[in-house]
Amino acid sequence: ISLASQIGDYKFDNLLLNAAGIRCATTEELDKILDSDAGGCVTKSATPEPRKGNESPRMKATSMGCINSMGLPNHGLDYYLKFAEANQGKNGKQVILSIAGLSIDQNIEMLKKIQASSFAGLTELNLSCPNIAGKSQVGYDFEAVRDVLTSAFSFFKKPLGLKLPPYFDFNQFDGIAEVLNDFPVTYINVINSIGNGLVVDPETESVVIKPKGGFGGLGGDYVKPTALANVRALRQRLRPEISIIGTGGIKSGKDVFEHVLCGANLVQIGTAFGFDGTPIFERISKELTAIMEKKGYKTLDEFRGKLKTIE
Ligand SMILES: CC(C)(C)CCc1c(C(=O)O)[nH]c(=O)[nH]c1=O
Repeated sequence: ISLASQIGDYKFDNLLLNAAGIRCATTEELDKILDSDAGGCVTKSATPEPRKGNESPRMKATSMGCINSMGLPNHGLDYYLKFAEANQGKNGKQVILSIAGLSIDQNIEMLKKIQASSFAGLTELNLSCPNIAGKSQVGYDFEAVRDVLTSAFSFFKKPLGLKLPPYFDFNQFDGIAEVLNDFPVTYINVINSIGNGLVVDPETESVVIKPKGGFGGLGGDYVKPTALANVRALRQRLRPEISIIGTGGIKSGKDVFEHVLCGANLVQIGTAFGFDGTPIFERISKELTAIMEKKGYKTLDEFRGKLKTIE
């Protein structure tokens, strides 16, 4: 039984990856992921310069997942680019370099630096980045997405993936797919956290994180149905050359099986990886292998995208 998968020219001997943002901000954390059963690692989304991020408490775990407003704390692009150049492709592991500029210009600036570098792996552009003041995040402004991709692909010739926010309406699925199908995007990664949720502690009668009056992105059990819907809806709408990474609500082999049924080529684990650490990759690999064994599947291709509807 094989858990191998591929995105563009990049082979992964295991479809499991960490999700950007959790336990992946330092080279020590990234080395631990590469030393685990994961097929590769994803770096914390980088900004051009190092950032301290928001004040704590900025993340809170709950019985159903987590809420965060980290504010992009990271060591800056040069730090992760150096790590990625040194580790991409070592021991057959892929390093995905995640970037999240605080403006469209910062994203272009970082892509230019990556294009000029010796990094030969996958770059993941986080489109939950802020837009011009008063407009929604780029991922929810389809014309802004078109503008960013037009600029990016005018000079960026390396493989590019896009981390997208969750969509909730068929017109949004259609709208984002219409833009993406016009560009040589290597993959999309759906979903990022469900934005601006609110967790309340009835004991203290207070919110649980400090930034943004307690509003923050949700991950974990809260988001799995939305994540599966976005994987499925975009698989149904995007050109087959555009691969899909499924992210959201994964904490077992069963959850991975569901993401692959909806069409995922690879999956990323965030919240649950935050709870369990790198042993999760071995545990989930074993759970998924057991499910495939029971069902008589030898490879992921045999059931990828084969979700049935009720006729
Ligand atoms: C929300 C942004 C700060 C613009 C990007 C970084 C990010 C963060 C973060 O660093 O707060 N948290 C998430 O759940 N998803 C993200 O993409």
